[in-house]
Amino acid sequence: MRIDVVSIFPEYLEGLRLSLIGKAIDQGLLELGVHDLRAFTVDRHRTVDDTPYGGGAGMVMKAEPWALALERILDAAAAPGSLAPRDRLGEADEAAPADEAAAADAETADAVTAAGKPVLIVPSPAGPVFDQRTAEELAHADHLVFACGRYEGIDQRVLDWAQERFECRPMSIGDYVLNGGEVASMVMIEAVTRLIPGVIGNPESLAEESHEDGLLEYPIYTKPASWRGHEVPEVLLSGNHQAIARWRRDRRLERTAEVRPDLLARLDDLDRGDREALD
Ligand SMILES: N#Cc1c(-c2ccc3ccn(Cc4ccc(CN5CCCC5)cc4)c3c2)n[nH]c1N
Repeated sequence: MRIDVVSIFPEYLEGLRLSLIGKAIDQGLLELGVHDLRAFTVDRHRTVDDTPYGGGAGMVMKAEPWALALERILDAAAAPGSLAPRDRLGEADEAAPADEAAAADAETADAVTAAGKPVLIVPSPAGPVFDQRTAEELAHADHLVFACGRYEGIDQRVLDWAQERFECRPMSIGDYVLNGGEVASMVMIEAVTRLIPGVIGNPESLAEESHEDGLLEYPIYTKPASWRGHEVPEVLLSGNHQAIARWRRDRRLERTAEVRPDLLARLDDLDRGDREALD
């Protein structure tokens, strides 16, 4: 999978370089390009925003820099690749505009497959809420492009223009308001990329996670068995795998019923044992 992120704060995305995602990049499981939107501005002041038509508070991100940035990413995606994929985190804000655009061209060209339109994800408080199902769907994409807005958002005509060139997906990460799309993009990138085979060391650990099958996860414990008067549940020390599996399933049902009854309502495959655990 290839991921490109466009932002006026490319350094925000540095965190993606750490831990498992950084390792996946080093292993070639993932290519990541981060691009400074200001490198695609067309004036000496590198202007990315202006006042909203119709009045109102705040500023709106201008369309042209976004179109130029997205066109570069698209053109590079369509061109035959030659250079090895490189993670360019942290370089975006150092390159001069011409170098940055050309670098985006060359860097993005190298790995993006021709198959399928890139998916353009536009974080927005007005988007449908991103969830594990969305993460699983996006994990199958060849190329994800994240457009990180700031101010009051991006001129709507960018999304209208992008419709023919991308599969456009406005997306919210929850019912609260952030200051921009960078944190939301990192949340979605982490949730998606951890599902790519090989990124998480032990794929079994994906099996019983919260939301994987509609239930929250069970409580977890590690040594010591007795800690400050708090004991590990006996069943987990029993070695009885069937009893442990039942206990864990029961705890997942109880926790989901208590914390997220809305999720439980969606489940239609509860068996008799499940219903007994909930009574
Ligand atoms: N994902 C996600 C998000 C975001 C998010 C994502 C991207 C951007 C780009 C800019 N902002 C800030 C902002 C601030 C106020 C408003 C409302 N205004 C009223 C009149 C016109 C807009 C719109 C955006 C963003 C916020 N917030 N919460 C989520 N779950």
